[in-house]
This record gives sequence, C-alpha cells and structure tokens, in this order.
Amino acid sequence: MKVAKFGGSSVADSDQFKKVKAIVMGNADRKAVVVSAAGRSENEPVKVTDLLIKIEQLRDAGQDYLPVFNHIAERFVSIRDDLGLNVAIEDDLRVIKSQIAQASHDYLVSRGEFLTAKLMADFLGFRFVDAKRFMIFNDDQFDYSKSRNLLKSIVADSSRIVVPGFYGVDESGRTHLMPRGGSDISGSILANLLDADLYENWTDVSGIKMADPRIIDQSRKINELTYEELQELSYMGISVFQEEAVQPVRAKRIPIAILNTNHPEEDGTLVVDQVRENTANLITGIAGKKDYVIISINKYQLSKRLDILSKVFSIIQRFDVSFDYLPSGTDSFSFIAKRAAVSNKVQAIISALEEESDLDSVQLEKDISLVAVVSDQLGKRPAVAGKILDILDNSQIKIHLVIQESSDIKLVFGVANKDYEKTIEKIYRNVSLNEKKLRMAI
Ligand SMILES: Nc1ncnc2c1ncn2[C@@H]1O[C@H](COP(=O)(O)OP(=O)(O)O)[C@@H](O)[C@H]1O
Ligand SMILES: N[C@@H](CC(=O)OP(=O)(O)O)C(=O)O
Repeated sequence: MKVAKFGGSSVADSDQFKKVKAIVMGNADRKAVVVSAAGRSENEPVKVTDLLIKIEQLRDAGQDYLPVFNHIAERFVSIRDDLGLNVAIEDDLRVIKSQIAQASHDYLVSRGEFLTAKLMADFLGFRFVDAKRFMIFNDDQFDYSKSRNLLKSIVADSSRIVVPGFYGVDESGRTHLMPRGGSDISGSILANLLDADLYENWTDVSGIKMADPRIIDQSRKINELTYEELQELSYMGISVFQEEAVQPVRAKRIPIAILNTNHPEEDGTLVVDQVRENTANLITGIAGKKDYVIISINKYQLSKRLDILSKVFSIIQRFDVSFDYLPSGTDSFSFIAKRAAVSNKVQAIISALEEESDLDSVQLEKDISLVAVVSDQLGKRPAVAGKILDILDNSQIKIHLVIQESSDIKLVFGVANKDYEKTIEKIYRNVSLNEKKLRMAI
C-alpha cells in the first residue's frame, strides 16, 4: 500500500482538490492520504497556516482578528461549495472561532490541516481520522509503539483514510505542532506505522532539482538520490521536503517518490537507500540558506589550548544559543549560527569573549550565506572541492569558509549574501553541466 501526502499548493483550491482526487482514485493502493493546509494559489497569496499565525499575532496584540478568520472561513466554505459537498464545515469553523481567544499556538495553527482534511475526506469518500487520535508525542519524541497500537485499534479494517498533517497530540491530550513543513513528517510517520511500500510526496514540482528552480530556471531533475543525500539537501534548505521527514521512512527503507500534482504523468524523484541508476554525476544537488553570522576566535596554537577553549564554551553556554557548525583550525575556531538564532545576543557574546578569555582576536562576519554541494560520491572524488574553489575564485566570489564534513557527503561554502544566487549558478553551470570535461580534468 502507498501513503500519499499532498502539500499546501496541491490543496489550495477546488481545482487542486480535483487533481488530488484523480491521482488518489487512479490507484487503489493509495490507502492513506495526508494533507497540508490549503496553501498559496493564483487567487490566494497567503497560506492558511500563515493566516492562522496572523490571527494569533493580532489576538496577542489585542487587535481585531475577525477579518482574517472570516477570510479563512470563506476559503473553506467556497471549496466545499465548489465541490458540491455536504460536509458541515461551518460547525467546525464555529468551534474554532469560539476557541481562538484562549487557544494555544499549536491548536490554532494546526486548524488549517484539520479543516482541509475534513473536506478532502468527504470529497474522496474516505474516512477522516484525526491525527490527535493516534499521533502521540512524548517530550517532542514520537511514540511509535503507542501510536501504532492506537492506529490499529482505530482503523482495524482496510478502509481508506485521510489524516491531517502537521500535528499530533502530547500525553496530556494537548495538540502538538510539528515544525514548518511538518505534514511531510506526518506522511512519513504514517508510512512507517502502516508499513507502506511507498511514500508519495505530491507537491508542485516534478521531483527534486539539482538546484532551487527559483534560482536556476530549467534546473536538471535528480532522478534518484539516497536518504542521506536528501537529508543533507533538506537540512540545507530545499523546501520541497522537511528534513525531519526522512528518518521515519528511512528506518523501514520505504522509498519516497517526490511527484507533481499538476503533472502526475511526469516522473519525479525516487529516494532510496542505494541509488540504482549508474550515476557518474560529480554532484547530486546544491542547496543553501542565507543570513548566517560567523564568530571567529583566534589564538596562536588554539587547538592545543583546551583551557581557553573550555572557557570559551562556558561563555557561549551562558547565552543559550545554538550553532549550526563549529569548524576549527590550529589557531582558530568559528561559531556559525543563523542570524535569527543569535540576533540580539551577538554583540554581548563578542564582548564577553574579548573580556573574559585570553584570545588574540574575535571577529564577526555578518550577512553570510551557506551553500552546500551534496553527493555520496564526494569522498571518492576529493578533487571536486578544489575545482569548486577554482570556479568561485575565477568568478570573483569571496569564500569566507569551507567545511567538509567527516561524513564525506557534503561540502559547505560560506559566501556573502549578495553572492548567494551567483554562487549556486556558477557551481551548477560549471560542475553539473560540464561533468564530462571536469571528470577528465580532475
Ligand atoms: N532543489 C529543489 N528542487 C525542487 N524544488 C525546490 C528545490 N529547492 C527549493 N524548491 C522549492 O520547493 C517548492 C516545493 O515545496 P513546498 O512549497 O513546501 O511544497 P508543498 O506546499 O507541496 O509542500 C517548490 O515549488 C520549489 O520552489
Ligand atoms: N501547513 C504547514 C505544514 C506543511 O507541511 O505545509 P506544506 O506542505 O504546504 O509545506 C506549513 O505551512 O508549514
């Protein structure tokens, strides 16, 4: 059996609902459907999830949130009416409206998925199974055994079901919201719980492209990639698949197919343990994120001065910030964090480091982007790193840092935000499009 997850763009309006129905009905193996909240469409520039977050912000600021609520309500009622359904969505909307004043963030923001799944279940003629009945989290950790037992007791027969993504419930019955993009995680968990043969992730692109299609028009599609490569690409920012959604299916070696709701006839991307296609590609994909800061500390022979390093870490710990990378050299050590994660603390951290530890210097670099090149072949082709450095150098792109992880599957380059798109473009055009030439040269 297959679990099919449909993203926000696939359920944005009644026309998209019809495409979903054609896909689901096209194969009786698609027994479980997971939906996100209605997303952006031509006529709706804002995702329902973001509108719900807006309601919360207005509520907390003591401002009128009803116009936003009414807009959401109209969206769902019009999908219902366009599809000629009878489901009494007004009843659910009334309950949600009455709870807004005291609703938790997790409850309120999860309502888009709840309402979308209600409509989808009715449209498909499938059973609606609320995620709160079986997706159990203990201290943020998903409880597989409890959840599996609960699901089995709820869906004992072979009926086809629709489950809202993005949330579950904690031990005390409170809604537990997943990170943004979390419906991918719900689908992956459900595939694990049901021992699916395939996890289909239906979105608005025909598979994963080598580079963000918003930056590289006509970017080449990746036919197959490994779970590990997908996890690294997702971690580095390709929004098409949530990074935490890899593990649940990977644990059971359930393949993932990334497919396009608007073009179901097109092949997508298949994610597996071992790539079957005889790939001679130098790199699998390129991904990146903007807005990092680098705090670099320097001290002669720092790698031998554990006393100083330990002092530095105790200072950093005081500020309760998390870092993404900690690259080190003989005389230096760097802390790399997303700007938003350190924003108002960065000057205080630097002052504390300067005043309290015996360093030669402390430097701050802002507006940095990280661009990652991912391939499970990198370890076998060490010259690729040098080639990319050459390419960036020839393009007058200043490289602020290079990180090659011990896993040998990802190379990360730090460049200025202003060079972000250019870096991706130069790597894509010179490495992926000239592979034959490059392979001869390295
Ligand atoms: N390398 C990539 N390959 C494909 N899509 C990508 C890539 N990087 C970023 N994207 C973006 O991811 C989007 C799909 O993700 P998302 O908007 O979360 O979809 P959904 O609403 O279906 O969950 C695509 O429209 C595309 O713009
Ligand atoms: N609706 C949620 C969860 C989700 O997975 O959405 P999407 O499938 O549209 O990325 C969000 O916007 O984060």
